[in-house]
Amino acid sequence: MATPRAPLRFVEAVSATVSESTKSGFFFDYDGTIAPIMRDPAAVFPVAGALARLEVLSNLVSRVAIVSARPAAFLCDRFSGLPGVHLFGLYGMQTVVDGEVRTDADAQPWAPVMRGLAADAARELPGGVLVEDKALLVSLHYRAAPSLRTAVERWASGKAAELGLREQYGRMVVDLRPPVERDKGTIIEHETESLTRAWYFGDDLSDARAFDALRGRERRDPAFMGVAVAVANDEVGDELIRGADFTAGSPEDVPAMLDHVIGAFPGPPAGSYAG
Ligand SMILES: O=P(O)(O)OC[C@H]1O[C@H](O[C@H]2O[C@H](CO)[C@@H](O)[C@H](O)[C@H]2O)[C@H](O)[C@@H](O)[C@@H]1O
Repeated sequence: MATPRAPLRFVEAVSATVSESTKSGFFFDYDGTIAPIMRDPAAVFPVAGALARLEVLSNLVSRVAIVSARPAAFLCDRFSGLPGVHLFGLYGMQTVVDGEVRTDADAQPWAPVMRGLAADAARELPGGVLVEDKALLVSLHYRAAPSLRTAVERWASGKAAELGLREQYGRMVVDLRPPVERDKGTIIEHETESLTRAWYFGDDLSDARAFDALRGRERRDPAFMGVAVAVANDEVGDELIRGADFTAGSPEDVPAMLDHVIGAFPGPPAGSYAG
């Protein structure tokens, strides 16, 4: 078994990042990480100050990206003013290149199955469940009616088995998606190939795969430093926090944490930094 590396100190993580900024990257989950959790997914925007920090960071390091289960078109809308921020939607089944959404060729043939699934969900699940149809991914939300959790999970498992889909559990949601080899871990593995430092901020079960990808790379490459930041909440167990190097108390705390990183770079921050 590999020896776990010594715990990171925040100042060390920051200075190691500043000293290799051209080979450093910052990756962020969206909901619950840099955006608040709300009952209506369509009403969610990044927390105050998040966009300004991401813009500044994108001028300081090699890569800044959002890695989300949201559709890429939604992310394009929320991050429209930040061309330096890369967007990965639907767990990496979608990316944005030169402003255009590109969908994974492996996932595309599943569109009719997913369409049928969304229709079945709307018809068969109780009214308190919000069915979010994202074309290649169907999210079944029970935040408005937490007592429906078991019913939703049972229904989702049955459909996943029947149709050969993947299930991803999250904060009062079950996501069903095609069985293609994409998740937050595979995105991070790929996106960090040319980096020596990578930070990942996440709050939910699907983000554990990104943390694992950082750890896996550290084991293979001792020169690589992965920095896992968990955003705390009382809906996900503490496993994510136990696997993290650092914890932010809430999405609202993330901009202040980024200020410590940005402030360690020499010179005034570039970009429309609001302070
Ligand atoms: O990978 P993410 O960007 O974190 O997406 C995961 C899910 O996030 C959204 O749902 C979560 O946020 C909603 C809005 O605050 C909240 O109502 C819901 O309970 C949370 O699970 C999104 O709506 C889902 O489609 C994503 O799967």
